[in-house]
Amino acid sequence: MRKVGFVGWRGMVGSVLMERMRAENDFNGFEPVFFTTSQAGKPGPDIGTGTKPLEDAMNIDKLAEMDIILSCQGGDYTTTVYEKLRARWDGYWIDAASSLRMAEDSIIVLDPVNRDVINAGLQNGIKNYIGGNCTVSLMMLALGGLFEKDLIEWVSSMTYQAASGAGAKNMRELLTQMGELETEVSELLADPYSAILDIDSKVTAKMNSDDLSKQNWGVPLAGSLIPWIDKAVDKGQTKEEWKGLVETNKILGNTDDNSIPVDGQCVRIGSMRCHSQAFTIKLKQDLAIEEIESIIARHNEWVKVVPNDKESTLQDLTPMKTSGTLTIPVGRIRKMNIGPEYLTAFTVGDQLLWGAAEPVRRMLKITLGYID
Ligand SMILES: NC(=O)C1=CN([C@@H]2O[C@H](COP(=O)(O)OP(=O)(O)OC[C@H]3O[C@@H](n4cnc5c(N)ncnc54)[C@H](OP(=O)(O)O)[C@@H]3O)[C@@H](O)[C@H]2O)C=CC1
Ligand SMILES: N[C@@H](CC(=O)OP(=O)(O)O)C(=O)O
Repeated sequence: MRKVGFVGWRGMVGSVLMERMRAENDFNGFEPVFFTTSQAGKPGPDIGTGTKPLEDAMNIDKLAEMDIILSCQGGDYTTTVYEKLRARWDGYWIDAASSLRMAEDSIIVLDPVNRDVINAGLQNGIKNYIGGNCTVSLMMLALGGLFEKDLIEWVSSMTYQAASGAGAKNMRELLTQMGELETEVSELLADPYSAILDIDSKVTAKMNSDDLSKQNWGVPLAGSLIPWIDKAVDKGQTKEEWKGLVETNKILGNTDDNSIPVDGQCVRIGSMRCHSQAFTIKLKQDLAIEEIESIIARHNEWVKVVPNDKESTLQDLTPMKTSGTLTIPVGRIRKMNIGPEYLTAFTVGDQLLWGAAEPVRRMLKITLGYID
């Protein structure tokens, strides 16, 4: 029976992966081995067959016994162990971290969009399968039909990214900030006759003071936003924005000759775990909106077209509605006044599910031969 090593299974992304694997009854047909960087020897998770002691995730000999390793532990871990392990190991490395994404001998996995690229990789002996950036994966699932039919000349994505993308501590701090701001003005809020401008100035003063919790964000996110994600790269872009172009085209298997331009601004907002994106799309041809909606809706079983009216949008096109689900709603679809080939749309997606855990969960099943 093949051995599958799980690293990072108790982190935030790893816990979502475990939840999904339990829900889908995935722990069958292979021997799971659970690793840790900090809890070796302590009891591992019970996946229905009792617990076993956790293995040391820095033990290259033990890792090398695995046929497949699935890591949600993060980029630093991958950078530390991967080369040492690969020097003597020929197994499959499936990873949610970005470190190996752009390596020549890796495939970025998003099987509803690039199953052909994955299949070619498996046939050609590629052993590294890496989950994509959350924003990119969620965009590609939303617009998969338009990409598949080669209808996109270029796309600009302006993002509204959730706190979870920065990690569990940042999610907690967002909520702490919200509570601290409310506490600051709770008496004024309780008085229906208090002046809103007094409330506003107290909140603004609190945000600008040193006693708002901001060790993780560095600045207030509650009541504000942060138009910068990750570090700076060239030409004024952030790394998160840079990933849009390079990862989209790698997922599609495009070369420099047929690469699709993708760019935009990535912004952190105060939602919990759903990233949203507003697209401006230059289509290669002028298609009717009904046809565009139908192409989008038919591409995969998770995408859902939301009618472009207020009630449907408020009901179905929000982080609140999408959180904890695999649904990828796409709405606000309309032609822009700029011209008949210019389309706009808005999408939301859970960045811990399709944005992180689900592509690697499915890749594990593909590797094991359980998804045709
Ligand atoms: N967050 C995101 O949106 C996305 C993250 N990723 C990738 O996944 C990686 C992991 O992210 P994320 O899951 O957010 O990281 P976490 O910080 O939640 O977990 C990472 C590791 O921290 C250790 N850890 C230490 N203390 C705790 C604790 N109290 N509870 C749980 N785990 C703890 C665990 O390892 P151990 O058992 O070894 O101590 C765990 O596997 C990222 O670095 C990134 O590369 C990819 C896509 C999206
Ligand atoms: N950078 C993403 C989360 C993430 O982990 O991305 P990546 O997998 O590309 O490092 C965000 O902040 O929302």
